[in-house]
Amino acid sequence: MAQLVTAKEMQELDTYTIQTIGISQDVLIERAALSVIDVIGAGNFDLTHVLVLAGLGNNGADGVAIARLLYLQGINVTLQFVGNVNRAKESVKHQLHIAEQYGLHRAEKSDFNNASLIIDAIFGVGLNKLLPEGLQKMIKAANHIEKPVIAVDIPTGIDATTGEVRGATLKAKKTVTFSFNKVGLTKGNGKFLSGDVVVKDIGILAPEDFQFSISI
Ligand SMILES: NC(=O)C1=CN([C@@H]2O[C@H](COP(=O)(O)OP(=O)(O)OC[C@H]3O[C@@H](n4cnc5c(N)ncnc54)[C@H](O)[C@@H]3O)[C@@H](O)[C@H]2O)[C@@H](O)CC1
Ligand SMILES: [K+]
Repeated sequence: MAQLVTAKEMQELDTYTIQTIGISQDVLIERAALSVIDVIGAGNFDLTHVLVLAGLGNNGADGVAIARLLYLQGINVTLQFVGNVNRAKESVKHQLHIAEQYGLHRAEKSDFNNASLIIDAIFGVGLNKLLPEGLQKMIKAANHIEKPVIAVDIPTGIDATTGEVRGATLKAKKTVTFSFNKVGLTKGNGKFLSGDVVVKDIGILAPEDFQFSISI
């Protein structure tokens, strides 16, 4: 039996794993990034120029770690932040510091036209309102160009609980979702805009008495 989680349940499980089990957030981010690297490696993707779009929360932190790991494999990667990195969570700043020590710096500007593959790490399960208008426009333009996109955890713009589109969604060819599938990837627009969904375990654990709202 597989369990599906809502955004709130996933956040509870992340917190339980970090605070009670004691696995650090850095380890989870590294495992999340490595699982996406596995999927990229196993797929038939054109890696001529990978564009990683990173947001300001933990989904963005995963993206920065993915960009670093690709860069260290000798892949031509551009790391582009969506939003002002000065306002990013500490996890993102920390990942950026690490990436820079290895020689990967963020780009000031990027062009979808030059990308052979886009990694979407803008928003994950933390999305809780409509995407900012500027981002909606950017996403609509990116969808128009029809580059292959791998979504990190969930396509940006999809509500992890309902599957609704919050303004716009970067349409994915594949979604690598962490430890538990998300309800929002199985219904509504979320089901159609997330491409092939691959669940990769990164070590998130549920307490024995955890009440999942949905099991299939
Ligand atoms: N919690 C953890 O420690 C882990 C989280 N992971 C990743 O982190 C993601 C969740 O990270 P976060 O909870 O930081 O959230 P996100 O990175 O999804 O979003 C960032 C923050 O933006 C704000 N926000 C939400 N909707 C917005 C909107 N429409 N416009 C502007 N700001 C908005 C919220 O404060 C949210 O926390 C997961 O999807 C997964 O990819 C993984 O790295 C595993 C470990
Ligand atoms: K994402």
